[in-house]
Amino acid sequence: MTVNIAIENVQKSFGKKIILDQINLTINSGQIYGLIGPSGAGKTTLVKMIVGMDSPDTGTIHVLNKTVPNLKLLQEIGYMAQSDALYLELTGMENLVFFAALYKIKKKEMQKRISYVTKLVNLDLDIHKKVFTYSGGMKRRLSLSIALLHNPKILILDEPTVGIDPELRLHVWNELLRLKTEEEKTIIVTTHVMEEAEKCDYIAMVRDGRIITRGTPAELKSTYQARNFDEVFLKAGGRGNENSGVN
Ligand SMILES: Nc1ncnc2c1ncn2[C@@H]1O[C@H](COP(=O)(O)OP(=O)(O)OP(=O)(O)O)[C@@H](O)[C@H]1O
Repeated sequence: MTVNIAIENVQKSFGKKIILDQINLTINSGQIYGLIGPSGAGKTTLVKMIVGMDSPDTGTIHVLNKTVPNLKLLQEIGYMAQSDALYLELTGMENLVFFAALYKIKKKEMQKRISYVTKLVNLDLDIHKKVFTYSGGMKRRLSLSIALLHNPKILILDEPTVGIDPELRLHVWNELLRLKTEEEKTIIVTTHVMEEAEKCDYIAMVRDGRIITRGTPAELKSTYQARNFDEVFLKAGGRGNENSGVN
């Protein structure tokens, strides 16, 4: 296992408000890392910095031993943003072909990848429809398929299962687990669905721009004598407990 993402002393403010406060994280290859926390905690801000779409005020981020931002990393990272960045007037297929060209995927490989990702997210029957006719969940699924299209080493998924029905959510999670185990992908998932935390190898719980605790799901439950992650979060977030993670 190698370190794929190293975040050191990252600090970020918007105006006078501190959004991220002294964040330190190490994420290894072949790991699903969950960033869990309530709305406004700073999860999206942090993942945008890992992708290189925003920069910290202080601190550094390294991905695959390269300092972010670095154009070469674009090929290595698949990013699914919270708001879908799709061309609504194009069909799902046309969107995929557009992004495949952007990633310089060769034609033969492109057909294979498109077939794999559309089946994975169960969009194969609707792929020739224009995206403006898609439901919210279908757009999320198309965004997820685009993030996976170029077979990146690192997947960064910001709330990937919002608006996706339970059956497909399970299917997507099973595939993420397969990608990590069989292909040693490094996967970061943000969520405020506490039950999804269980599927992660490692979790950092974020509140008000700070990591209030971190550890494996089992470590966290046992440290806080909690039955579920809502309880872990509440106990870890109690006054005086900040940054007292199990690791
Ligand atoms: N460009 C910006 N300018 C000013 N404030 C911002 C900007 N982007 C984010 N914020 C603020 O930073 C805080 C953290 O936002 P962020 O989107 O990172 O949270 P989050 O944990 O991802 O929340 P959610 O789960 O709702 O997506 C919020 O208070 C938000 O209003």
